[in-house]
Amino acid sequence: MATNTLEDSDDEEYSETESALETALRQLSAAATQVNVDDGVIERLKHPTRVVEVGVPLKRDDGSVEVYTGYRAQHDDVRGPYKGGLRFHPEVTAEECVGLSMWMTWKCAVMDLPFGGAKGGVVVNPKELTTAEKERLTRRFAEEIRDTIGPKQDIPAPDMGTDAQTMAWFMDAYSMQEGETVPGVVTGKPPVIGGSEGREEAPGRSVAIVAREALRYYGKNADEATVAVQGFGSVGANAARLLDDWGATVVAVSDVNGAAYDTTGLDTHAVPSHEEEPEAVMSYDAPNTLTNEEVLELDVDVLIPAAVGNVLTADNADDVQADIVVEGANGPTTSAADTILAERGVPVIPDILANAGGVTVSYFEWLQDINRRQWSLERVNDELESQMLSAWDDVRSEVEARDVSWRDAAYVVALERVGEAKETRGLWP
Ligand SMILES: NC(=O)C1=CN([C@@H]2O[C@H](COP(=O)(O)OP(=O)(O)OC[C@H]3O[C@@H](n4cnc5c(N)ncnc54)[C@H](OP(=O)(O)O)[C@@H]3O)[C@@H](O)[C@H]2O)C=CC1
Ligand SMILES: O=C(O)CCC(=O)C(=O)O
Repeated sequence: MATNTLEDSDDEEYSETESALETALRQLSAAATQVNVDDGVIERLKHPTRVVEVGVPLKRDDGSVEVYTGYRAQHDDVRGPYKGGLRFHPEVTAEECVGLSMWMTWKCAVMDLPFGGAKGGVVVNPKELTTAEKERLTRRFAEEIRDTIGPKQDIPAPDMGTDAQTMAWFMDAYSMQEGETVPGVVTGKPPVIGGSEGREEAPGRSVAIVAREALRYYGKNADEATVAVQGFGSVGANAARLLDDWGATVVAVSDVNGAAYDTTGLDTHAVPSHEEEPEAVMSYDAPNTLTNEEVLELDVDVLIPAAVGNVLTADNADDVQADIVVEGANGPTTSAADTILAERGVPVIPDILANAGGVTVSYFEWLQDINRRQWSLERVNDELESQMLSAWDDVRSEVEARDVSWRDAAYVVALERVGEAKETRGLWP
């Protein structure tokens, strides 16, 4: 695996095939110049603690056997157990998991959660598996990474291609071998087995909250705003529907096949989300359709890329007409696009703040699990709202004090917290 160092990736020439790790390292490099954190700490943070690679055999329903590759990357745990999602996606790589695990470290620190950063996944297209095959694959993956995870060590959660049911199988497989029910080993489970109310909607809810605050900061109310959303899954659908509920005009939403588009506003609750029916956005009776590329170039107040990474690049950043970009997906903006958008004065509210509602409610779920308590949806949403507003204020203060981008400001908040924890605990011999 290529674990790039900062030196490998901070040259001026940006590659438009930039990996999540390269993007994460460039962002760390930019933020490191803004903070008073020991060089040794910064050097340590360029590298993950460990990356576990496993083979995951699966007996298909037809009796044949396939072996998939799975990963768990753990970046840093100075502030608490490793935390981050599991992807089932054909493009998962070790390098991508490392980059995504770094973002989890910063995300948890921006939110001031007592967690570090991890990410994992299996290189598989879940749409090609039956439900029974997905269950066997999940159980075997849980078994293969059993020694790496645990409720005080590393706590997985859903991400692209995985959901609450995946977490239920994972928790059951882990618990069976432990000889006791261990709900705190994963978050994002169904509430009936220790999941938190509101976890499924939480990353989209935080994207909507942050979009509302960003609009307000730049002088507009949510109910006056037009919005376009790429991706209509856990993040995109929940963000679009909440903004719609708050009076925004959501003109376009997309899935992998393209977008439903209506300049007068879509009824977002009537558009099937990925969870309700994958690849069904185009079944909504909209007056117009768009390609995924066209969605990114719509003249709207807020653009929310909430599907895959690297969709805003040097090739299309000049064509982005939105007034504000709020990152729902992890890493949707390449470094080159970030620079172009900054030069054009388009604020980009970063993933590590905007979609952090997911891991924040995961933290609430973990607290509920270890205390054997169940919070009401109202309590979850109230605490999420106040935690998001507090993080928003921390980041906004840095934007104003340092005259830096929203991304650099979020990194400053995160890096100072991680750096202080490392220096206080003592670095290493
Ligand atoms: N789930 C979570 O808790 C969190 C997720 N994230 C990040 O948000 C992003 C989306 O995750 P999540 O919502 O969970 O994923 P889901 O699997 O729930 O949904 C993904 C959505 O994106 C669509 N999509 C997939 N590929 C493309 C593509 N190439 N172009 C356009 N649309 C596409 C899917 O369409 P289709 O239905 O056709 O497959 C689906 O609508 C990821 O970057 C993830 O890491 C961030 C924070 C928390
Ligand atoms: O809820 C979690 O633990 C992590 C969610 C996640 O993977 C993410 O925020 O990218």
